[in-house]
Amino acid sequence: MNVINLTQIRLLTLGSYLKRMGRKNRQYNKFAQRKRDRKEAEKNPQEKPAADTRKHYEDIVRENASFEEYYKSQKVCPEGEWDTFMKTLKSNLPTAFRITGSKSEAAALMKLVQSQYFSEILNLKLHTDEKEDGEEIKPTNLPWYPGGYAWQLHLSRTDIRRNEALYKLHNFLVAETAAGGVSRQETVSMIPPVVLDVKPHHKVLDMCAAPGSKTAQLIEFLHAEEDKMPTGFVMANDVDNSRCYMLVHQAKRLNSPCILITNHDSAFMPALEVTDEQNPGASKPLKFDRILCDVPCSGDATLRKNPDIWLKWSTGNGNNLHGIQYRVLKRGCELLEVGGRLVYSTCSFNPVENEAVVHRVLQEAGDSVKLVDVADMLPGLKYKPGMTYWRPASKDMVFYEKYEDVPEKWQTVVRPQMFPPKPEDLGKYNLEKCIRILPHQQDTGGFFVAVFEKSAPLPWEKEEKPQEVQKSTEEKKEPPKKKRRMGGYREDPFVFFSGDKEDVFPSIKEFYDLNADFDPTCLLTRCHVGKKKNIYLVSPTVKDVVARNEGSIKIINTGVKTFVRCDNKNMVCPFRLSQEGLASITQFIGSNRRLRILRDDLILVLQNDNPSKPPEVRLFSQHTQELVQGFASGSCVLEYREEDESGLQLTLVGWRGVNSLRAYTATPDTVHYLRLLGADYSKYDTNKFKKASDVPGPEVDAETAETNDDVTNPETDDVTAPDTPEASSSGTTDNQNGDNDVEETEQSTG
Ligand SMILES: C[S@@+](CC[C@H](N)C(=O)[O-])C[C@H]1O[C@@H](n2cnc3c(N)ncnc32)[C@H](O)[C@@H]1O
Repeated sequence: MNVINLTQIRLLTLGSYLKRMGRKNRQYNKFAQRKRDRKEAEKNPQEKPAADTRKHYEDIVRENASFEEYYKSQKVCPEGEWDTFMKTLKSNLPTAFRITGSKSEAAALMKLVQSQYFSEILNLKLHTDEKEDGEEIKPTNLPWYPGGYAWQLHLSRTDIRRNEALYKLHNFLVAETAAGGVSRQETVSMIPPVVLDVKPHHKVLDMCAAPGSKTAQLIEFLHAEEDKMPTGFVMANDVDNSRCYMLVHQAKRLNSPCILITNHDSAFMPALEVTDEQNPGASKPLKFDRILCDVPCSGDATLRKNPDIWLKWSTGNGNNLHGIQYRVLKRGCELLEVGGRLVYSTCSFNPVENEAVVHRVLQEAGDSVKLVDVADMLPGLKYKPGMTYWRPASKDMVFYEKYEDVPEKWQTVVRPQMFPPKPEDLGKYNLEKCIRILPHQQDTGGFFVAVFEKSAPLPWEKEEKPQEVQKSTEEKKEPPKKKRRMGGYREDPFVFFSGDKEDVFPSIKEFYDLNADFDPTCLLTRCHVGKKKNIYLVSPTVKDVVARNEGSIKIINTGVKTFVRCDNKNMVCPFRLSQEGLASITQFIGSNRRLRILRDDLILVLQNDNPSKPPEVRLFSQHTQELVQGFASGSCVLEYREEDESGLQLTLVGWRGVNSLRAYTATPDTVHYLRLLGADYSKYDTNKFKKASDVPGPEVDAETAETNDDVTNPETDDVTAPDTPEASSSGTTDNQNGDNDVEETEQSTG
């Protein structure tokens, strides 16, 4: 239920209010929507289907004779396991999720999951279409996932959504997904980032990244050393402009200043440059240490989640995709640094999309790239080795041993490069080092993974001529040339601060007591002229990539929102902190703007859900009352450290009012923090199976909590120059650039 009261309407921008109303009143064309959903699902079969399509999925007959004939003939599964393989493929997919976030928060959440939500499931007897009464639904910890943070539940998404007994678990998954504490992701889809072995100093390229579940993992691994800004970065790319905004959304949840989202056909990913550390005045070609090539595919290994594939499966699908899969992988190998690692993956069983693509690239690359065995990185995972023999087939289901047998009319579809290596060459390629996961092996979807390492430049890679790519320092100082239009929407520019002298920086530096280590040239805005609204932060490495390549790559988004304009007359600096960027800037903020408060005080600010009545200072502990005495009003950092062995550390954006103190967090974050603190959050944890009239407290449930994005005034107790959305939101120029840069995502709940 999305209830908007009058105060809230006053505080919403007119634009966002109209957008809200428009959304509700817009004519809903069911058929057009279904078509759009189908198109989207085809682009990435790993994603969950849209609600409308799901209903229709239940009626699908899960059979396809050609599918069975093709894969039986290819021997993708041992004969003795075939019936179990097919039976599993026809059943719904179990839910899996990972616990994410900072180490101390993840550990606390993990404890809660095990002690509360899983213990509930253990004593449960579920009646579902597929499970017989009393069947075990015990959660499984995925033994190969680093830190033990990933779980598989023997329950489908529908089981969890439809069973009242599981409403708390469902609310937990929905709310924590919104808060970034949990990532719901299919088990097998978690594998490629794990075997890519990303470290904080790596330059990482995700070539086909949207919607970004694997990108999220890559970013998490990049930030493994929590207190340090990674020196590496993740460039997440997708050819589909609209899907790039899914990446923006994903990146926003992770609050990383080390991510860059680009929009290119990765088969033609442009060559980029970075500063040469050996010679800082010059540039050198950018090569990546880690590359993920999670290519578009037929998706037939996702049949459990996308049953409509049963209706349209044909050998043609795989044959048609082989070419683009090969081109993307080949370009990936070119962009890979010598000594670097690349992971190629698909959610298809088809050897034409898998081993044939791998074999084609290995053949061309000679000894410069090789497959590696990563069994030691996946303890406990059951899988089959890569195939060394297969027979490509034409759409009419005729199988061919060799290209010479292919009739002329099929020769443009069944290509010579799709055939397996000759038996005498098998030792050159080691295709058995590829990983094939079949659904019945551990009740998952199917998947294919191949891990490459590059030991030398590819035979066709030219020797780099440094003088061709070097730029003189003089050239670097020239104003940026007008940006070339790269197709799709035109993105707003990335305008970096010139340094200490940037007009708004001195007041920010002074108010937040920023220390000398902070580099203001890593701050940027998205407009050349006009009042700066939102200020973003990127890491020095990302700044270098953007500054050196802005004219040659289409950057959709970068930077984490760190300061937001907030013209409040009680605050001398016109910018408040943003929760999104807090983790990146907090180490530079001085003690003048930090308040280390006690657990009960933090709970008090978080439990306050009336923006016009923030908790008054007199209600806090003596400790906190003393701290805030003489503490200038305005934006600040609220810190909490658990004294026990858990070491839980929470850092939130707060607001010191003239007579009050509050947190300045979005609703899902508020619920997340209350949950971690073991405090009461029951008003956000309603049972949707109960009639609204039976439920006490505010009309908020976890489903709506994630979209409850109203803006409130941080300083209503002072009733002065309010921080109206007009004053603090992104306005016009900052808002068309894909950062969905709406102020509404942060809400004062304290
Ligand atoms: C299998 S999905 C990727 C899933 C993603 N890695 C994840 O884990 O969420 C394939 C993606 O490749 C994109 N794509 C297709 N052809 C591409 C190309 N030539 N260059 C870059 N991206 C491409 C599609 O738009 C789609 O988003």
